[in-house]
Amino acid sequence: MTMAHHATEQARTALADITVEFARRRWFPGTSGNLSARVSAPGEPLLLLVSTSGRDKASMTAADFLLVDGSLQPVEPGGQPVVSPAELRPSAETAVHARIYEATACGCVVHVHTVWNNLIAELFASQGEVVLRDLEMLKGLDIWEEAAAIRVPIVENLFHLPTLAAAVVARMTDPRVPGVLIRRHGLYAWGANPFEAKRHVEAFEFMWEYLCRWRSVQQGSPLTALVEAATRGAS
Ligand SMILES: CSC[C@@H](O)[C@@H](O)C(=O)COP(=O)(O)O
Ligand SMILES: [Zn+2]
Repeated sequence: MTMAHHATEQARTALADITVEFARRRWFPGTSGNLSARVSAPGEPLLLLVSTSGRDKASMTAADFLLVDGSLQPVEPGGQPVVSPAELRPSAETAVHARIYEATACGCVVHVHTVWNNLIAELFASQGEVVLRDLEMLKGLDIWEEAAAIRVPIVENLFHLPTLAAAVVARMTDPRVPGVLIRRHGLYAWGANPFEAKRHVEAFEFMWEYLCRWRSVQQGSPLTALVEAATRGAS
């Protein structure tokens, strides 16, 4: 086994592990979401491992990731084109992944549809970004400065995926921010490798949920009423 083949097999296993774990957390509902890892070195022609399209993520395995080249077509490990059976199409959103790799030196991209990332994008849609500050969990994004604040872009969802991909990278102006929200759709997050990309998704999702719940508590929503009722019951 060559070094490159070994690295590709390791990436397959890492992606499959994240897929099953995030599916268990219901972060890939209704076959949504997709994942990829770059298996070519930055600067070399793009070669990605990407999840197959339309699959139930809970039952995906390492075999459910396809090698694709920079033209987003499936290729054999040697680089030759393959004719994929219909059930083995690369993710419909491979174009978004490819553009993120072109714009960064990252090694892994993960896309999840969650209720919290949809809610936070909707809440801040008019500002076009969510500001994250004063949260310890920013360190989960490798933001270590004291009193750090970052702006996570929100882009509108677009049906035409190459246009969506261009809109995503156009908003990736701060290299410290490893993610972009797509309104009424989901989150794209990335990292140097699968471990880091997973940590970034987890940190973002924690902060989305916290901010939504905090706003709800502050505004005296039914959630607050439930908390008050529970507190009264306990006393
Ligand atoms: C509920 S499926 C949503 C899809 O259209 C898409 O947004 C998605 O995230 C998954 O697409 P896929 O082609 O399976 O990678
Ligand atoms: Zn999606």
